[in-house]
Amino acid sequence: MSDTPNSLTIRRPDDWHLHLRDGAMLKAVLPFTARQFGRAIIMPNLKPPVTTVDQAKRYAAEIRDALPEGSTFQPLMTCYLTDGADPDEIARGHEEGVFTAVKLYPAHATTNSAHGVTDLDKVAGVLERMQRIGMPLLVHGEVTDQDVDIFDREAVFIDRVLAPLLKRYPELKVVFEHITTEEAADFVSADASGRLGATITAHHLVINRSHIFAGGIRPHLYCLPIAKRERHRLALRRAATSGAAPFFLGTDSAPHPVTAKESACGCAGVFTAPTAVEVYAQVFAEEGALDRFEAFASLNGPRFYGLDPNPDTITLDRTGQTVPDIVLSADGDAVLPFRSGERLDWRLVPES
Ligand SMILES: NC(=O)N[C@@H](CC(=O)O)C(=O)O
Ligand SMILES: [Zn+2]
Ligand SMILES: [Zn+2]
Repeated sequence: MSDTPNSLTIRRPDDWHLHLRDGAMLKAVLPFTARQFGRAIIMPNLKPPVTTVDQAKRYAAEIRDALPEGSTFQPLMTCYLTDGADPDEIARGHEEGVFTAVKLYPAHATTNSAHGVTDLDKVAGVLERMQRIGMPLLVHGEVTDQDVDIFDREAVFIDRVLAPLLKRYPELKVVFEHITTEEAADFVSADASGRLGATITAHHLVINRSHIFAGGIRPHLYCLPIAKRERHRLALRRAATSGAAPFFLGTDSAPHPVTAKESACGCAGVFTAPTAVEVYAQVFAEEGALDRFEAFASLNGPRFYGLDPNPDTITLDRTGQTVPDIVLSADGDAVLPFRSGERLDWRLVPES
């Protein structure tokens, strides 16, 4: 691709779906995100989950304390929705500017979701209130029925849960998180109302399900929703690189200790934070769509959330880089970055 530029400057991007964890892990992983992104939607699936305004304030303070000197990175906090959630507490958190959004995990759908919602009827009061005050609902979009094949859980979620939810709450703002299927991309594209958005991870633009089993089982590529067939990866690439308003960047970077990933029952999550923006840039370059990278990474998300884009910019160049090896936390946990040890075409130019 001879017309690919050697350098690209865009508004500073945001990460609209991020797991930072807490304690020593937070301290080890946060600098990677703060280097690239102006803001991030911080997922609340800690142990115990973030369900109250006070917990979110404490967690936000812990994140700010862990930031590198001089960083202006802003965490945008979310509330973990449970069956017993109190509409007043959630609305108060939103009014006070503590909660940007509410996160819906169907119970047992993914990592740390045991306290998630068992029946949407139980949270009807919360959803009505959120609809009224314009507070977004972020959904992990997979059904949990064990009789539904793991590769079908997202598509079935659209029919059984998401479409009825959008009908029942016609004004509710919803983000379909980390979409992995052509069905999800088509469903989001077909909604003309502007109140339905979707995040797309870097890794789902790069891997399909065969990569998880290339030459043996590769636990570091296991995440939920699990990567699907190649036709789905191609549909996600078309959606992301279209620059269309409902699609925006959300890494779902989800660090787990290597010991928890490389196990008889390895847990779900891919740690993409170290080179997320560079992996996305490479996808856009490969698709000849670098002119639409800024819309996906830096403009569509803020527009959906009713926020201004970041005022500053980042520059990437094509000197390339090798993805860092193991990242160690202060308490000795090792985390393996996505594509660790491999070459990437792009590099985020460090700030002077
Ligand atoms: N994506 C994942 O595979 N894991 C996430 C949870 C989630 O986003 O579903 C995690 O917290 O580890
Ligand atoms: Zn999820
Ligand atoms: Zn996630």
